[in-house]
Amino acid sequence: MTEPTWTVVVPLKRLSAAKSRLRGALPGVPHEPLALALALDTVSAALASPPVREVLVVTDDIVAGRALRALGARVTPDPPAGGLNPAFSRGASLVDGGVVALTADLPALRPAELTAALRAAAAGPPRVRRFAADAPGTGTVLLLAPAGVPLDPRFGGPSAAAHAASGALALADVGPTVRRDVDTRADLLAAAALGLGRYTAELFAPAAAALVAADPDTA
Ligand SMILES: Nc1nc2c(ncn2[C@@H]2O[C@H](COP(=O)(O)OP(=O)(O)OP(=O)(O)O)[C@@H](O)[C@H]2O)c(=O)[nH]1
Ligand SMILES: C=C(OP(=O)(O)O)C(=O)O
Repeated sequence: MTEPTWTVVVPLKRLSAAKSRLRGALPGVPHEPLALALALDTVSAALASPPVREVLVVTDDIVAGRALRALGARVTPDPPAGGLNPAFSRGASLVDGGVVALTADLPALRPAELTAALRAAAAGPPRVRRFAADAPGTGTVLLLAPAGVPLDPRFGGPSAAAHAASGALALADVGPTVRRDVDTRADLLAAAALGLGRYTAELFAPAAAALVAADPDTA
């Protein structure tokens, strides 16, 4: 039997507004390149996962769109009214086959861990949405809908509970690099401990020494 393949839909806010809780997290590093680096590492890892046939980024950001296209992603604009769940739904509406909604803030994501999660979903109950909670367990980093099943995204706030309440089943044993979303400086340090992708690492490495000097507890 051939393995199911997936289109990964990744929403990305305009870089000037994205990751506001992370603003100033790295001394001397401007915010927009950092927000873009998180997305570049997320998308690079997704593109390197064998069951992923395409990555579709939903963004209105011209600079990010250009950089993500250069990596090999397809890029489409936000729907006119904007918003996170509408962006996911818009992406999903452009896709034939199975859809994986993935947030753009997973800079430690390893292709092998994403692949394992996709294979676990494919081996589980058919025609059921599956989700992976973020590291704290309250949010969602990944929501998957097999071909023919509506994505029905409920991201935002305590979305793990919202996805479970909507009938999606939690994936068990999802790898730590899938679950490690980055909203704050503490999250970025936790992602660095797992191993950052090359785009975020390039910005993180020079700033790390200054960070540790400012707060030795982060070492
Ligand atoms: N295209 C698009 N993406 C969005 C929108 N809102 C959030 N996202 C993306 O959804 C993902 C998860 O959102 P959050 O983790 O809350 O990120 P964020 O909104 O950039 O971060 P904060 O400003 O700190 O809340 C990130 O990849 C965001 O860029 C939106 O209206 N449109
Ligand atoms: C939008 C979400 O992310 P965060 O909690 O990272 O803002 C979510 O988990 O549904």
